[in-house]
Amino acid sequence: MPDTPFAPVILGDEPGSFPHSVLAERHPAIIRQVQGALPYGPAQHRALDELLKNCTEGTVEPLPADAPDRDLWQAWGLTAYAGRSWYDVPWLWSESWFYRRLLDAVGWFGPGAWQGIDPFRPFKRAELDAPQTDEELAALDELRDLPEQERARALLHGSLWGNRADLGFRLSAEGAEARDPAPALVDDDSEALWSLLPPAGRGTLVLVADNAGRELVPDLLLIAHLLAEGRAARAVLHVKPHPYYVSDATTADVVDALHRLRAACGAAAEYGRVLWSALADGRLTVRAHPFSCAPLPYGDMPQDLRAEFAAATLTVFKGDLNYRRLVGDRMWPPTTPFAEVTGYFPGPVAALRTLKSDVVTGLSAATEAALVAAEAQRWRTNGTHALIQVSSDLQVK
Ligand SMILES: O=P(O)(O)OC[C@H]1O[C@](O)(CO)[C@@H](O)[C@@H]1O
Repeated sequence: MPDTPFAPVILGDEPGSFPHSVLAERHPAIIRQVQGALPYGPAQHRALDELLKNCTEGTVEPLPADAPDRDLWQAWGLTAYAGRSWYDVPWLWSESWFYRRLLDAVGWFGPGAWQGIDPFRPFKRAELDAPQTDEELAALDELRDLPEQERARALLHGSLWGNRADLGFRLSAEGAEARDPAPALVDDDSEALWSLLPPAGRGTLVLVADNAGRELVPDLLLIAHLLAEGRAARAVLHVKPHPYYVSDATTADVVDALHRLRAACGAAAEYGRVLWSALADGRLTVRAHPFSCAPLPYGDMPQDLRAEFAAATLTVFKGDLNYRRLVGDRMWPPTTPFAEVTGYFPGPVAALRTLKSDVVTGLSAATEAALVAAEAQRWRTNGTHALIQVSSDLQVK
């Protein structure tokens, strides 16, 4: 990437900045919410209280020798960052470390009765069971008679805007959802995306999922449509191997979402059947690669994952966190070309993301200027703008 400008890695060390507020305010709020959501015992409460103190005032501590993922974390930067303030290491790293430590505190890694109990499950379930989910599923019936292209477009936008508000936002920013959404796409490469997934295509779609619940459901609907209409012969859904960033989807969340679809009526149930049978015959597979929860950009991905992405017709990254990891969690000038920062990626790649952090690339100078004129820098983080970006040789702009 010879022409790519230098862009500093984002840290959380600047009071008043968005990353600082996540470390100093959002993480403590998440701990308190988790403490109230499950009937934890005294040891778990103590461990969570200690984590609250450590993550706001303390330093990164080494993992015990018997931690199951100690070697991974050492390789992912723990050796270098142990002993440093959470605010002075890359923000992406600090956030990941927070969720790793939170799982420890509630007994996720076991042994013991709480092993494998997702501390965020009550929030994810509440969202999946909410009446809004029923409304969204019922609305699918209205798509039935539309031409395929229009249905495909509607489902793509459902998946895109499903990322608008994740549970981490809602747990710590009451009222954020009430803000008027400005449903403006700041970049739209959807034509390029569709050219990679033509009708009667024989390709493999990889979708790297983000949140469970009301984001995962539309992601699954999009996959069902692409398989049923022959725009993809196979699909692979990457989820997280353990609970992460409050709402990120795990295999258990995929199972919950599929049950929700199967229990629905009308078109939603039909999509559910398509997915169920695609899983049964291997056209759809679910993957939970350890790197999906790594505190690193995808530029550092391991060889096996690189080979998997290289073999795909298109890899779609959903959501803000995946975007940060795809382009690198850096303060890029917003006009830095998306294709340039994803030049390392081994195949065609797309991002479907609502903007919820400072990182952004691929904007035109005019779009950036219009956003700044209307909102100063708030458009970067308030979750009311979205983008569809694609990098491939076939790109049509
Ligand atoms: O669910 P998403 O779209 O990945 O968004 C999660 C987002 O939450 C934050 O980490 C802040 O906690 C964002 O900056 C982050 O990228």
